[in-house]
Amino acid sequence: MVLVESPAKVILFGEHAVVYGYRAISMAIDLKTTCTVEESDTTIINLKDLKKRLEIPIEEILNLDVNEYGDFKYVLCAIKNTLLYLSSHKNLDLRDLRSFKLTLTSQIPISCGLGSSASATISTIRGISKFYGSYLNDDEVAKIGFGVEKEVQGKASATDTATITYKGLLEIERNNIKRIKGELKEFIKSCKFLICYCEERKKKTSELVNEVAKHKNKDEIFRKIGNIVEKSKITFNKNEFGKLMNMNHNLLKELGVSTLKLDEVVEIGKIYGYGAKLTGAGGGGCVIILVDEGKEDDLINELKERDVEYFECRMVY
Ligand SMILES: Nc1ncnc2c1ncn2[C@@H]1O[C@H](COP(=O)(O)OP(=O)(O)OP(=O)(O)O)[C@@H](O)[C@H]1O
Ligand SMILES: C[C@@](O)(CCO)CC(=O)[O-]
Ligand SMILES: [Mg+2]
Repeated sequence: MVLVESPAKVILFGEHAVVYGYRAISMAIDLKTTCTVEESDTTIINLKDLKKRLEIPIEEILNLDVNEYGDFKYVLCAIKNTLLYLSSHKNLDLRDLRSFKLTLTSQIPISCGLGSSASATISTIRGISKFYGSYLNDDEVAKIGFGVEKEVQGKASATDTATITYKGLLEIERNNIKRIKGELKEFIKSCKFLICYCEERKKKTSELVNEVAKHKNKDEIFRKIGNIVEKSKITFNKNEFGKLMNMNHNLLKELGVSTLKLDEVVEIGKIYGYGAKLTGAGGGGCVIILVDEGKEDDLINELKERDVEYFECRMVY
C-alpha cells in the first residue's frame, strides 16, 4: 500500500487577483490530507471525509467529464490527468492498468479557503504515480495539479496547488512560482497568525471565481490589490503589514466575495490584532488574523464570546 500526505495553504495576499496575473503570497500550513492507494480487484474511490465511495472502471476514468461526478471531480480528474501524463512521459501502458482502491482522509475543512481541493488533488497525484511505480518531481506534480484545478474550476491560478506541492512561503505571479527567502520570510516567520473558521461556504471556489469574472470594476480592484502585494513584500513591521491585510480585505469586500460574518471577524482582528482578511476564495470560510501578542488574550476572549473556532497556523516547509 502506498501512503502520501499533502499540507493545506493560506493566502496572505492576492487571492482572486492572482487568477488575472497579479501577484499573490501564500504559505503551506500544517493541516494535511492523506491518500492511500492499494491493490484491489476493482477500482474504488473512497472519500472518507465526504462519506462517499465510488466503484468505477479505470477505462471510464480516462474518458470522463469530471464535472459529472460532483464531489469526486477533483480526485477523478487528478487520477485521469496523472495516468495520461504517466502514459505520455513515463511509458505507462494504459491498456494494462492494475485496479486500485484509493482512500482520502483530510484534516482540512472543506470549502473554507484552506486549499482542501488542491490538497486532495496533489495527494492523489502523488499517490497514483507512486502506486504505478513512477517518480514525479515537484514541478511535474504542480503542473498536473494546476491543470486539474483549471479543468475542474474553469478558471484557476497555480497558487493553491503550487503552495501545497512546494510548501513553505511562495510568491506567485502569472503562475510563475518563486520561493520567498530573506527578510520577508524571516519577518513572516516572526508573525503569529490565527485562522478563524467563520462559516460554512455556500459556494465552491469555481462559482466564486466565475462570479468575480463578471464584476464590472474587477480590473481596477485587482490593480489596487496588486499594489498592496508589492508593498507587503517590503513591509517588515507588523502594524503596517496588518494594515495591508485590512486593505486587501476591503478590496475583496468590494469584489463581492466577503460576507457579514467574515467582516465581523475581520473587525475583531483589526481591534485586537494588527490586522485581518479573508483567505481563499471567500463566500464564507476563514479569516486570517495577524496576532498582536500584547492583546492576544482579549482577542481569544472575543473570538470565544462570538463562538468563532480558531487555530494557530504554522508554516510547513
Ligand atoms: N478530503 C477531501 N476528499 C475528497 N474531495 C475533497 C476533499 N476536500 C475537498 N475536496 C474537493 O474539493 C471541493 C472543495 O473545493 P473548493 O476549492 O471549493 O474549496 P477549498 O479548496 O477548500 O477552498 P479554496 O479553493 O478557497 O482554498 C469539494 O467539493 C471536493 O470536491
Ligand atoms: C480564489 C483563488 O485566487 C484562490 C482560491 O484559494 C483562486 C485561484 O487562485 O485559483
Ligand atoms: Mg480549492
